Amino acid sequence: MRPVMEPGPDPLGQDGMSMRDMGLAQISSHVMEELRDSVGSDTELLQVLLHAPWLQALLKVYDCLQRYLSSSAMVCLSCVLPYPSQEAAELHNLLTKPHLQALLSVHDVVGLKDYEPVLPPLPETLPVDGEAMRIICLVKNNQPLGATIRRDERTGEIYVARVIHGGLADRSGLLYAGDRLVEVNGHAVFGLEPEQIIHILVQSQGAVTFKVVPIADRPVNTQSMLYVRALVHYNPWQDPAIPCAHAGLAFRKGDLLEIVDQTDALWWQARKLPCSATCAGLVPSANLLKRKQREFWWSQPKSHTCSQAPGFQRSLRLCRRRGAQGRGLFGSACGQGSFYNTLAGPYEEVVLYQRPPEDRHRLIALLGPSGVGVNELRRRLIEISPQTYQGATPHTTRTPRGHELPGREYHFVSRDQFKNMLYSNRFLEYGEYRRHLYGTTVEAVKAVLASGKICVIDIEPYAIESVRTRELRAYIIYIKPPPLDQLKQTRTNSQLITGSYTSQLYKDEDFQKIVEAGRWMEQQYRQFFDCIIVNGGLQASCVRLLMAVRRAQEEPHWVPASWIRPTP
Ligand SMILES: Nc1ncnc2c1ncn2[C@@H]1O[C@H](COP(=O)(O)OP(=O)(O)OP(=O)(O)O)[C@@H](O)[C@H]1O
Repeated sequence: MRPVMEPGPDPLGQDGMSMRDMGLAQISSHVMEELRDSVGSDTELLQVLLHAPWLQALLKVYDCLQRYLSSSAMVCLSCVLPYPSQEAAELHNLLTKPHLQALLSVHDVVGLKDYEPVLPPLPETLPVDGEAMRIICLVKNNQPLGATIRRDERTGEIYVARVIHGGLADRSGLLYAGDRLVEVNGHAVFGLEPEQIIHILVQSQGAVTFKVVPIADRPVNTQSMLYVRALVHYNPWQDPAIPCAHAGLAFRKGDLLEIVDQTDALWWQARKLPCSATCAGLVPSANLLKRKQREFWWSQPKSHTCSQAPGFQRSLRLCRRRGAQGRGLFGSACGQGSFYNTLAGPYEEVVLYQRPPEDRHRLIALLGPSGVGVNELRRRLIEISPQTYQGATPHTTRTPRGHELPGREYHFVSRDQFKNMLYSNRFLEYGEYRRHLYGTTVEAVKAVLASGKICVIDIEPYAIESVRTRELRAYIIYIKPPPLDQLKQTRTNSQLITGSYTSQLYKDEDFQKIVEAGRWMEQQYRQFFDCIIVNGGLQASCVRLLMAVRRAQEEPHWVPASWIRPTP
C-alpha cells in the first residue's frame, strides 16, 4: 500500500528555527541534563562530543526518518530534497492528483482480493462406474465446426471421426477424433443418424455445447509433413463417397498440396500451396484415389488405335534444328512409354529444391503445340548468349549435306546403329521423316550440361517422362498460344514452315489448330509444367523465357522427391 501523501511546507518555529532544528536542540538539552547529574565534571568533554558534526548529522537523519514515518510524502520530499528539482515537483504533483490516487487505491484493493473460483464440495458418494465426461462450449461465429462424425453401426454410438486441422474444433484443443458424443446442445445423440446431428449443429448459432466421453488413448500424430503435386483433378462435390463435401478440398492437376494428416487410410487432410487458408480440407488418400482411377479407367470404352490430339500435327523439329526446312508427321509417338498416364499415381511427392551453384544446370525443356513458336524462342534464347545456352546435337541416319560437320549439326549414324541405340533406350525422343531417323540422346544433353552450359531443348509431350529424371532435372516450360485473335494479330506476317521444304503465311485453320492443340496439351500435361509462357508478342516472350530460365537455375522449386532422395 502506498502512503497517502499530503502537501505542506516544513513549518517554522516562532523564532525562525525549523521544527527539525528545534527537535534536535531538545534532544541534546535532554541528554545534557541527564549526563550532568551522573557524570559531574566531565560535562565539557560530553558537550564537545554531543556537538560533534557526525553526531548532529546522525540525529538529523533519525529525525527525518521519524517524520517520514509519521507524516506526509511532501514532508519527506522536502526533507530529503530541500530544493526539489522541477521533475520531482512535477512527479509529486502528478502522484497527488485525485484520479491517480483513486486508481492506485483501486489497484491496491483489487490486488488484495482473492479471485480463485470457489468449487462446490465433492459429493459424499461418487458412482464407482461413472464415466469422465467433458463439457465443451464452442462459439461458431458462422464458421464450420471443422469436425466430422460417424456412427458405430453395431452399438449406435456417435463418435468424432476426424477433427480438421486449423478448424474451429482443432483450434479449441478440446475435441479429438475418437471422442464419443453424448449430447449436443442438451440433445442426447445416442441412436441418432449423423445427418440428424448435423441438422442440430446447422440450426444452432453462436455457442454450441457438446458433452463427450474423451477417447482413452489419444493417438499422437508423429507423421512428418508430406508435400505432393496432384497429377489429377479432384472435386469433392462430384464425389459421393466423401464423408462431408463441405470439408473437402478441390484441386487441379499440378496443384501443390501440403498433406497435414494421413492418420485415416482413406481421407487425408491437406492445404493447397501457396497457403492462405488456415483450415485444411479432406482429400482422398493416394490409395483411395488410385482405386477410383482404376474403377474409372475400367469403366471407359477402350480404343486400340493410337489417336492424335486435335490439331496436334507435329513438325519434325529434330530434322530442322540447324536450319534445314521440313514439316511432316512425327513418328512413333504412340506406344512410347506410359506418357505418365494417370494410372501411374494420383500424387507425386515433391520437395523444395535449390540447385547448388557448383552443381550442373537443370535441363530446360520447351514444349508447345506445333506452330506456336517453340523453335523460334529456343533459337532466339541461344542467340542471345551462345556461351551460356546450347541445344543438344541430334542423331540422324541421313547423309551429311555440304556444309554439315559430324557432331556439329548432327551425329551421323547408320540405321542399324540408330536402332541399337533405340533398343538400349538412349533416346529422349526420336522420329522418322522422309525415311530417315532422327533422335536426341540423353548423352547429347548430358554433354552440354557437363560443359557447364545450360542445355535448352524442345520436346514432344511423350518425352516429358524421359527428361524428368534425377540426372537431367528438367525444368519444363510450356509455350502457350495466346487467345485466337491475338494469335492472328501477332502472326500476320509470320511464315509457317510446311512439309514441303517451303514456308507459307498462316491460314485461319492453322490458328484454330494451334489453339485447340494447345488446349489439349495443357489439359493432358499441365501437372508437369514448371512454367507457362504465353507467346503473344515475340519480344516480351523472349524476355519472359530468359527470366524463367534464370529462375530455374537460381531459385528454389518443387521437384519430385525421388530426384533428391539418396538411391537405396
Ligand atoms: N510471338 C510470335 N510472334 C510472331 N511470330 C512468331 C511468334 N513466335 C513464333 N513466330 C513465328 O511463327 C513461325 C513458327 O514458329 P516456330 O517454327 O518456332 O514454331 P514451332 O512451335 O517450333 O512449330 P513447329 O514445330 O511446327 O515448327 C515462325 O515463322 C516464327 O518466326
